[in-house]
Amino acid sequence: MPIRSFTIRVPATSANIGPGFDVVGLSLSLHLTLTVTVGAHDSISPKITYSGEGADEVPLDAYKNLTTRVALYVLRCHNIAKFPVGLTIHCDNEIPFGRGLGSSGAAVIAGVILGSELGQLSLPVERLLDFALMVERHPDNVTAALVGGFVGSYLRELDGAATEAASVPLSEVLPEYPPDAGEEWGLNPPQPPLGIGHYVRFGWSESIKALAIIPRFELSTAKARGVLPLEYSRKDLVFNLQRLAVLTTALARNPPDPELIYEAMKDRVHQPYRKTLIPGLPEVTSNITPSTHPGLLGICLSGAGPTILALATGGYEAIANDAAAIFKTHGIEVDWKVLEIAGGSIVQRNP
Ligand SMILES: Nc1ncnc2c1ncn2[C@@H]1O[C@H](COP(=O)(O)OP(=O)(O)OP(=O)(O)O)[C@@H](O)[C@H]1O
Ligand SMILES: N[C@@H](CCO)C(=O)O
Repeated sequence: MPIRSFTIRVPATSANIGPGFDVVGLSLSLHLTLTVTVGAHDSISPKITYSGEGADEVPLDAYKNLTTRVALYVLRCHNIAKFPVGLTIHCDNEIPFGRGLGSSGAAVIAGVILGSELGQLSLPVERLLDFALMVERHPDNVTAALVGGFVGSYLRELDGAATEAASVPLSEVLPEYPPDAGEEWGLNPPQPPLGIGHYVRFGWSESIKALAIIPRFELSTAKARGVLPLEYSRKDLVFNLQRLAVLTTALARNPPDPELIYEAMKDRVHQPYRKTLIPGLPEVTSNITPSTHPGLLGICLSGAGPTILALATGGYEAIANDAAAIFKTHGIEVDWKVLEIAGGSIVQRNP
């Protein structure tokens, strides 16, 4: 079999951007890069190596690693029961785990693209998104990681049969056990319904950069979703809807208006509940304002946290240092990075 090789590059993402809980996402210039070779050895066991963020904790067993499990799910849905012979994958990761920068969304998108490439399936973007949404069930991170930019998305209301197909437990989509020696998983995994997710890309003012202030502790998305209520008051929902409607256009305007954006990035749906898990969050978002910090446009929790996302046109160091000082009073150390808005996921097939 001839050797073939390709590279998959997927960006980090920040979800919510204040009021857009589970709705909006922004792709950022930190990447998960997979360098893949097929046919380089004659073993049926994929060889995975890993460098960068998460290298000390990520499983290197292809039946346990999130990216390769997702790829196998895509393959099994296309009547391909196993990885190709002689598969090697090197993952180089710049996206810190469990910080609200979309590491799991990037791993899932890398997995669906990997499955499509390994099976030579040529899946269109819409179908890649369907597969990703069977695994990560809120569309904000995965959509922005796949298509890039500042993106809004919704999940289509499905009919009864499709709802059932899309609601199967994650453990059936991605079995958590390796097949026994000499066995393979069956070829009857739950197929994603067609057209689960839909999205639109908003405009973005090129003058705006994203400052990520990253506390040195992990907070799993599952835990940060566990503190949210099941129901909200009409007042709080209207508060968020009003701001989100303004925000999606305000971030495309030149020059961006700090007063408008700062207010439009406030939230009453997730941040007030997550402050118990992120000491210092309310002080950071209320003490650092466009009038105290020229250049700042708005400030919020990035995804499920604990990272703080500040959108700004300058003054990055002062914003970061003052946020760091607030976190320090709570005993939390942070790192910070100024990031660009990134393009979407790309595959480069090597000659
Ligand atoms: N490159 C990767 N390869 C394999 N598994 C990964 C990779 N990146 C993340 N993961 C898995 O995802 C987990 C983190 O997911 P989680 O949803 O809790 O946080 P996050 O995606 O970083 O944050 P958020 O969803 O708020 O942006 C890691 O602990 C790890 O199990
Ligand atoms: N919208 C999601 C993003 C986390 O990945 C949340 O805030 O829980």
